[in-house]
Amino acid sequence: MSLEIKICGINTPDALDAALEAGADMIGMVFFAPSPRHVEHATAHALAERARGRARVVALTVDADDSALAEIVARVRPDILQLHGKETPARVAAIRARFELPVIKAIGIATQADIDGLKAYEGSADWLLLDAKAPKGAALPGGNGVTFDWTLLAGLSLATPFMLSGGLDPSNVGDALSLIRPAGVDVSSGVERAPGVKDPDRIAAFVRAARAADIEPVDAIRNPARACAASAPYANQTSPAS
Ligand SMILES: O=C(O)c1ccccc1NCC(=O)[C@H](O)[C@H](O)COP(=O)(O)O
Repeated sequence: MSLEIKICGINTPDALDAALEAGADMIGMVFFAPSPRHVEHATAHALAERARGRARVVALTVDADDSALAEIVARVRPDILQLHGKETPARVAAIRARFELPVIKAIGIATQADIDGLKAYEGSADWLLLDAKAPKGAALPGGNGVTFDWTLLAGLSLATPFMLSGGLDPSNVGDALSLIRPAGVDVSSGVERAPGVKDPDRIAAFVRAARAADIEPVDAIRNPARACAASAPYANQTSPAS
């Protein structure tokens, strides 16, 4: 299975077109009012329709309640929900069951204890998104453009596919992929020219760099789920749950 590339924080047709033309597999839209990338439902609907069939549409929320999620699902028809708050494994499972959509659960990683905590989400999320923890005082729980210590992922063995995120950009995604074998990579700040403003050239450069580095590395920290990804939930583009 080839690497999944997700461009997050898409909020304009130009940004969307840049991601699609670059060959992104997933585009993420942020439903979180304090974010400079926040999209209103009407905008998100139009962007999702433009993306439909070309990339999977991911709706990112932060500790959203069922009614907020229901409105997003009804109006935007995302392919995938990304949960970027403090959702517990039980809450992730409940959302997945209620909305009958695949779920990406984002987890902030800073210490081995965070790695140990990942197992609790296996079976409730379809994907884990391993992200940096937000810096102290940050206004946003994600999308801060900071990396974490990737060596913490050494020896990580999960049955659930994981994506790597946090501070990736065109210059470091190759290094990340030479060290780690995630099922996917996710970027937002690293392909922007200002917070909330995507840069088409950086999007293209990121996708190019990630695809170029997506080779079998000799000393890889393997993601076992990726090795058997043909039978994993996202084995094909059009039907993420199949
Ligand atoms: O992007 C936001 O504004 C945001 C707001 C609230 C929660 C999460 C948010 N973004 C998450 C992402 O864009 C990515 O999934 C990921 O964390 C990568 O972000 P970055 O470090 O900026 O590349």
